[in-house]
Amino acid sequence: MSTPHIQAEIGEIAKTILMPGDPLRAKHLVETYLENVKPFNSVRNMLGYTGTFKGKEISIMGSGMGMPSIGIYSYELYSQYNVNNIIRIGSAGSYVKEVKLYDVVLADSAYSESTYAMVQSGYQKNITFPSEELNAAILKKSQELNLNIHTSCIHSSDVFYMEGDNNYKELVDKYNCSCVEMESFALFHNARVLGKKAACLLTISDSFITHEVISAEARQKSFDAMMKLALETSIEL
Ligand SMILES: O=P(O)(O)O[C@H]1O[C@H](CO)[C@@H](O)[C@H]1O
Ligand SMILES: O=c1cc[nH]c(=O)[nH]1
Repeated sequence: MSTPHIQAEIGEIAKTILMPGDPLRAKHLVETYLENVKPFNSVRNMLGYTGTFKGKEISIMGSGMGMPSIGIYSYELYSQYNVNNIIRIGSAGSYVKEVKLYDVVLADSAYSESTYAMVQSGYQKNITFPSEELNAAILKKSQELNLNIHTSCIHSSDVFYMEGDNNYKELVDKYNCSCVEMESFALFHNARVLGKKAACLLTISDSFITHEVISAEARQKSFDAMMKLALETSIEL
């Protein structure tokens, strides 16, 4: 069996899958952390692999950038491949001074101007939520690992390059958004409509406050803390 976007057979994808936006980050993470690796997707180069971490089967696959892309992959993974848990592991731009480069943020909600959820199933609100169970497991594991993470609402934006530098301030004031990325609103929505679980961990790659930016290479390779947290949580799900 296959879908228009994923060539895997049923059973080749684990119940828990970690999804960075970038398929090359998926490849790098698999090579760095997993054993017994088997590729399951290369359609459109959206690389996906299943392997083991400390003996437990985990999959890692790119989601692409933006809500239409993660909307397709997460829907197919949940509905066609019996995936139960998707943890997005992404990069984000910080909107507040307390959230600094390389800090890790756990989303407790995702605000968006996107019409994704309304078009998908008539959902009228502009905030979607991750699984409370997954978030509790991630927070517990962060404490065990002695890793300080921020927990907050995040902004899921459809637009990376925006005219006007200060639009983000309203989102900080109104919704307490600490940072911006481009996928979680849709991921959380799909999980809810399909009765599955989703969470989102982000590493800060740039700051709207200080205008610091990490390189594309660092973005691909240097998200160790977030990755360890995601993997150590995944083996307990
Ligand atoms: O690093 P990833 O996971 O791709 O996440 C962020 O980076 C991309 C934009 O550069 C968007 O996908 C955004 O959500
Ligand atoms: O979506 C994103 C991701 C990282 N940095 C941003 O400014 N936006």
